Amino acid sequence: MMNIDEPPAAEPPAIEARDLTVVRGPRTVLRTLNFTVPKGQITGLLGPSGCGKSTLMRAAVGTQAKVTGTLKVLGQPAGAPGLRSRIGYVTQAPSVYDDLTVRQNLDYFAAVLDPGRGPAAHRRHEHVTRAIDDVDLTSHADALAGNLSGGQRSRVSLAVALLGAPELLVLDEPTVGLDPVLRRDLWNLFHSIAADRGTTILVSSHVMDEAERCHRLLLMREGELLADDTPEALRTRTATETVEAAFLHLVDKAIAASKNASSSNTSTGSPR
Ligand SMILES: Nc1ncnc2c1ncn2[C@@H]1O[C@H](COP(=O)(O)OP(=O)(O)OP(=O)(O)O)[C@@H](O)[C@H]1O
Repeated sequence: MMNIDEPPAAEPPAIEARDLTVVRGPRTVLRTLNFTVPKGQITGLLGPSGCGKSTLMRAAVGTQAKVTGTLKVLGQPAGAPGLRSRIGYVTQAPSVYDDLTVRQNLDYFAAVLDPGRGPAAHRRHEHVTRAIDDVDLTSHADALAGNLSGGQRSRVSLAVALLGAPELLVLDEPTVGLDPVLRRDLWNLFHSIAADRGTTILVSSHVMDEAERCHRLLLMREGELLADDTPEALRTRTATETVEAAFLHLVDKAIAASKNASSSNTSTGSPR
């Protein structure tokens, strides 16, 4: 179990959701969520596969349709054009060009973000070199992306997201499929990015032991929020030893509450 000192959260939140609801196809996949994501901290979005983590992230970065309620990101409505350069988003599918090297991939995206010759080219070179170093791929900078392992390709995507020095990083299951050493190294990187650059990180996972590495947690199940708290407060509140046990406790409580609600509806059912 890990205890992480929580930095002060006096500033307005990086993300603020009020009654956030999202409909996808015939289903309501997020139901009236209310939560905040504090600035400069790592907030973990955890819950089982299909509970709505990616949908919530897509809503935050402005790529999700049929979003209702209020969703403010860095003080603006989610999806506002002014937010584009302030958010880095890494999806589950690494978005890199296989026929380019790691450095060429980064050069390409850097040129889109910061076009021009002279000083811009110099700046780009520095940013690209730093981003490759951040994700520990310097020794593979000249390797074709198509020849990299899955974990290395994910790290190229992360490097792309780091290029513009975003204020908010949204990472959709960045450690899935990685070995324990790489997972630990990535989490150390997330912590140094948050601590040294003041970047806010919203990171999803369905691996509960990763919850212990976050400053705050949003625990989700079936499109609803079970908890919005620190790992320590969650463990204390549920009298459990781990976040996984706390999560299971909250799931059981939610199931019991919905059973009670449906049995009292049946017993007080409206007359026919
Ligand atoms: N294009 C779509 N049309 C209709 N429903 C969708 C679509 N994409 C996802 N869903 C549904 O929305 C719900 C939430 O999906 P989402 O991808 O947000 O979950 P998740 O928690 O990120 O899952 P995972 O951990 O497996 O990535 C799921 O029930 C899924 O079936």
